[in-house]
Amino acid sequence: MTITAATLSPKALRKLLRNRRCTLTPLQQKIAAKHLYQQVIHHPLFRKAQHIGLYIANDGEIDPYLLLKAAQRYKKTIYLPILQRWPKFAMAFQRITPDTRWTLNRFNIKQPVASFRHQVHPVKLDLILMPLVGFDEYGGRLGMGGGFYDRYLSYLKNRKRWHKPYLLGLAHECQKVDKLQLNSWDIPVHAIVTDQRWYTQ
Ligand SMILES: Nc1nc2c(c(=O)[nH]1)N(C=O)[C@@H](CNc1ccc(C(=O)N[C@@H](CCC(=O)O)C(=O)O)cc1)CN2
Ligand SMILES: Nc1ncnc2c1ncn2[C@@H]1O[C@H](COP(=O)(O)OP(=O)(O)OP(=O)(O)O)[C@@H](O)[C@H]1O
Repeated sequence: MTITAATLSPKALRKLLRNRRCTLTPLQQKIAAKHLYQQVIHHPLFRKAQHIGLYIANDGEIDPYLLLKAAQRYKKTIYLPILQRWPKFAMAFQRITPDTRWTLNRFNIKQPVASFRHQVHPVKLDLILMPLVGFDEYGGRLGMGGGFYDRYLSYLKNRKRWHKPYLLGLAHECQKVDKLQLNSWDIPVHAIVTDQRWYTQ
């Protein structure tokens, strides 16, 4: 059932949507990840992208692991988000290599051990596959509430036309709401793909 977002506070909405994705069974998650893969793998957006930002699934997020593996097979360069102790609210994307060592961030999400020389400005990326807590069909997105992606991508606010990176939100279909109320700092995505379909404007 599609949620009417305006009837809930942002906090309640986030809780409800996180709960929806967390209660999916392992089998439902596995099928969703496979359907997501099938929707994206042959798409020109993915095929043409050489530098791709991804994430390690957490908290019931739709899992892009199959896409990560495929991107490695196609010799694309993969970047993952990392949080550092300081500045506390900054996120960076760091290139992963066969030598990457791993650690956990403060939310217990696996991330590469920080290596400044492997970190890039977002404009270096062709495509970012972004985890969503909620979305609407107009590109509105709700994240975990840390504002990490919004800050990392805030430079896009000052652009008349977006070139890079292409922002593709990934979500389970059950995370769709009718319309999200956007804040001044929110960076919408260009498109969303779920286990069932694409939403492009
Ligand atoms: N897979 C994945 N990686 C990611 C993100 C993401 O959304 N998904 N992020 C995108 O931002 C960053 C992590 N952001 C996060 C923000 C809040 C919470 C979280 O669980 N908050 C708790 C409060 C915990 C606390 O304060 O100690 C909560 O809301 O219950 C987790 C991750 C970087 N890496
Ligand atoms: N560009 C920015 N500069 C400073 N603060 C920001 C910026 N973007 C967002 N914030 C702050 O981050 C906080 C969380 O924002 P919001 O609830 O929109 O997060 P979110 O979009 O759900 O999370 P995320 O961007 O990590 O996916 C807000 O309090 C906001 O003030």
